[in-house]
Order: sequence, then C-alpha cells, then structure tokens
Amino acid sequence: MTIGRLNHVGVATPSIEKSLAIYRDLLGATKIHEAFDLPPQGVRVCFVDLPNSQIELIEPLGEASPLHNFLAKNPAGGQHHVCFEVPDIHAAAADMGAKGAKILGEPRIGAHGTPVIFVHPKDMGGVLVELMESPRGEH
Ligand SMILES: CC[C@@H](C(=O)O)C(=O)SCCNC(=O)CCNC(=O)[C@H](O)C(C)(C)COP(=O)(O)OP(=O)(O)OC[C@H]1O[C@@H](n2cnc3c(N)ncnc32)[C@H](O)[C@@H]1OP(=O)(O)O
Ligand SMILES: [Co+2]
Repeated sequence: MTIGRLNHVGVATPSIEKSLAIYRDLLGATKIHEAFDLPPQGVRVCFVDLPNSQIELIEPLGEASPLHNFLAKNPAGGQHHVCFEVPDIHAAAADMGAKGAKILGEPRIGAHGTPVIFVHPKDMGGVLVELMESPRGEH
C-alpha cells in the first residue's frame, strides 16, 4: 500500500454550530458545506473546505456514536482522526492487516460516498487513521 493525499482532518465537537464559529469567524473559512447526518456511522458531519484539504467537523449522533468516549475524555472536542486516500480500500485493509495493524471493522461507506476503514490509534503512533478509497480512482 502507498499512502495517498490527505483527504481530511476529523475534528470531534459537541456542537458543529459552535465549531463553525471558529472556522468561519476566527479563521475566515468561506466554503462551508451543509451539515448532514450519517446514522450508520453515528455522526453528524459538516465539511469546511480548505485550499488543499478539508476539515471534517463531527458531532455525536445517537446513543452508539463512536464519539461518546472521546468527548467524555475531551469535553471541548479536539482533533479526532486524519484521513488519507488510497486507490483500493480492500487491498489497503488486507495490506495493513498483514503488516499487523488492527483494522476496526469492515469497509463501510463514508461521508464522501466511497468506502472507508479505520486503523486503531495504538498501531498508528496514537493517531486514529481513516483510509478512504479515492473518489477519483487514484491517489
Ligand atoms: C463521517 C464519517 C466518516 C468519514 O467518512 O470521514 C468518519 O470519519 S466517522 C468518525 C467516527 N468514527 C470512528 O471513529 C470509527 C472508528 N473508531 C472506533 O472504532 C473507536 O472510536 C476507537 C478508535 C476504537 C476507540 O474506541 P472507544 O470505545 O472510544 O475506546 P476507548 O475510549 O477505550 O479508546 C481506546 C484507546 O484509544 C484511544 N483513542 C480513542 N480514540 C482516539 C482517537 N480518536 N485518537 C487517538 N487515540 C484515541 C483512547 O485514548 C484509549 O487509549 P488508552 O486510554 O491509552 O487505552
Ligand atoms: Co473522517
């Protein structure tokens, strides 16, 4: 596997609206997408476009949200994951698994409509890593 482009940085927040004030009003972001719910992933999502990447604001959705423990430990929110593009998610999962990294579950459709996987932070130097199949079929 070869790591591809940084697609987004995931930022967990108890309130997308409050976080938007930071990115829009303090940092001057101008391209902010409509927020939407992603029930299978247990999150509400809002993308902030940057010239070279995106910030993905994620708020817990539902009782089983994967963000509950993180926000219990970090009540104000914080950087949650980084997402890199790969050309083939199944090949990436097989390769990472073969190298001993713990893949968290099966590939599932992410916020960009292509399959994603997560790799446990314990195997990634303390960073939760999301790998996302490139929407362009490349990386
Ligand atoms: C919007 C959809 C999608 C996209 O398309 O972009 C997304 O990005 S969804 C994002 C949310 N989804 C996920 O995070 C799914 C994968 N996550 C998980 O499976 C779990 O959250 C987890 C990473 C396995 C953690 O599970 P949890 O039950 O919360 O366990 P603990 O709290 O006990 O944590 C264990 C251990 O790991 C450390 N940890 C947890 N989260 C992170 C993190 N985000 N970054 C770095 N480290 C993290 C935690 O501190 C614990 O460490 P120790 O205390 O030292 O054991
Ligand atoms: Co993400």
